Amino acid sequence: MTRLLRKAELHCHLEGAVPPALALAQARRYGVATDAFMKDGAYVWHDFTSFLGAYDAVSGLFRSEDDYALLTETYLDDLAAAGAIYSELFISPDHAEAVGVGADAYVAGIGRGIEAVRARSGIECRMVVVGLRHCGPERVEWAARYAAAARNPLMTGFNMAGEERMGAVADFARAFDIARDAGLGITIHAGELSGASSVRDALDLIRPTRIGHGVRAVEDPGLLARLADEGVVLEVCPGSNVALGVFPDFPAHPLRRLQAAGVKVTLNSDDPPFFKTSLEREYEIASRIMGFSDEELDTMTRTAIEAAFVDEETRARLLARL
Ligand SMILES: Nc1ncnc2[nH]cnc12
Ligand SMILES: [Zn+2]
Repeated sequence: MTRLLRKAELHCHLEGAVPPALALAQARRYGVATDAFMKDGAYVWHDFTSFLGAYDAVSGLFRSEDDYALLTETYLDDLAAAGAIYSELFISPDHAEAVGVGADAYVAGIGRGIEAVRARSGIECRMVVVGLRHCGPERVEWAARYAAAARNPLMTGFNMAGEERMGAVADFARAFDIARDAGLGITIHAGELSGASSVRDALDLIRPTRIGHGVRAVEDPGLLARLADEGVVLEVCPGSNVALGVFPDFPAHPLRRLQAAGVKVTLNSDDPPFFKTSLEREYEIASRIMGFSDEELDTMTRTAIEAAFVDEETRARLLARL
């Protein structure tokens, strides 16, 4: 039973965390038809491309600063109730611009949500700005420049998500340089839809302290040794990997092999309602199906806090709560 364990999450996309009931309420408010991406109260998609389509459609239901404050509060209230003391939310200023909210109002709404939930539950949260790979290097650089210029104490990291099979990692190195030079923490999606070579490219060209997913590093023992040696932390999302068919089922998932190879691993929900999961369920799966003990789960939570994009005083405070 993992319910009582303290938890931390490094990898959750805010627009991927919209509960279907909230999406329906927003759709009703704005007079949007939901049949193309929802059925019987659940999101509908069949592969990564259609997942991204459904994700974009749901993002389009949030159109104001208040909408984003509501979404942030809804997710963080649930996460705190499940025992989480820390959360990093991946945010996409690109989505905000696409729906006409504007990145500043978007970030202001999310910031309000973070502060409201922290005041009532104590959960700490930071924003990690995400550039979308399928939008190309120029848009990703725009996102990096936006994050670098913001100087917002709640916005502490930079990431790239989206269609991993598009473009070469090298094309995005400049965006990450901009973010790193501004003092932001660096993580990148790799080794999810593409194989071990994408993880190698990320390490060589981006020099992240963390990798989103990274699970297909398991295809290359030399790479596993390198990840362990360099202490790079993997943001592992088993429910997402199984839902997207990266691995056929949980017993086949490599979380145990990664951990046994000495790689630092953490548990995350990615886009929870799209993958019928939650952070709590990820801990339960790791416990019941993968056989991790409570001590091993606590180690993953500690790893997440140690790798969090926070100042050292906040990190010490969070570690003291474990
Ligand atoms: N699992 C995932 N991989 C890449 N980009 C994403 N954006 C939202 N979820 C994602
Ligand atoms: Zn992700």
